[in-house]
Amino acid sequence: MVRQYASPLRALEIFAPIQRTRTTSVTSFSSRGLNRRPIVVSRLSEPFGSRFGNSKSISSTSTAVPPHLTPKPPTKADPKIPQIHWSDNIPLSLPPSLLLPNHRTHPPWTLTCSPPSSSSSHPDSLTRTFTFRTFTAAFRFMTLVAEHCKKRKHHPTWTNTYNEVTVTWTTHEPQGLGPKDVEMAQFCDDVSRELGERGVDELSE
Ligand SMILES: C[C@H](O)[C@H](O)[C@H]1CNC2=NC(N)=NC(=O)C2=N1
Repeated sequence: MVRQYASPLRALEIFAPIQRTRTTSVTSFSSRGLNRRPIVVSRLSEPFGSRFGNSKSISSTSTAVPPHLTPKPPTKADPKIPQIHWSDNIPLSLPPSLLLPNHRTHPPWTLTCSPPSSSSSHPDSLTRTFTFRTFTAAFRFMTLVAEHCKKRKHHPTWTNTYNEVTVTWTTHEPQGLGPKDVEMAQFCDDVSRELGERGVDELSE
């Protein structure tokens, strides 16, 4: 079963449980991934989790386990509460700009996550539809994003119909939502703004 949170407020409602269940993810991370390349979570602008005091850098260069990654006994997950499956079990701070954008300018990204008890293979992801004035602008958007994908070696699942482009970001290996998904979602927002994406108010006219 996969729940989609079309409403940003609904997505935010699930954040409190997500924050509380972080220790489970962290345990897995410390046993699997400390020697992986460093990922600096605080590079993401305006970390969403800063409200919860968890915007920290994770570096694999130190052999000591940072205090915030010290394994704790796993808490029993409530099977009814959806949790984000983070790629590599590394919890990230999601920038609020992705989930709570200005509705006059553009719609938010939809965060999709599966309940822990789910056997769904549907990966956690960020999805959003961009609407431009013309097909040419939509195609230009796809070209600019594609060029950045080549550089970052990270690629979207997307569809295009005339002036609309629907983009989904997820990480395949290790499966889940990862830092590049957040980075690329922000890149799409920036490029679409420069290309004059149609705002929500305009769309309802
Ligand atoms: C080897 C190469 O970096 C990987 O296969 C990349 C390619 N592009 C990708 N794109 C996306 N969206 N997720 C991935 O996990 C991914 N993996």
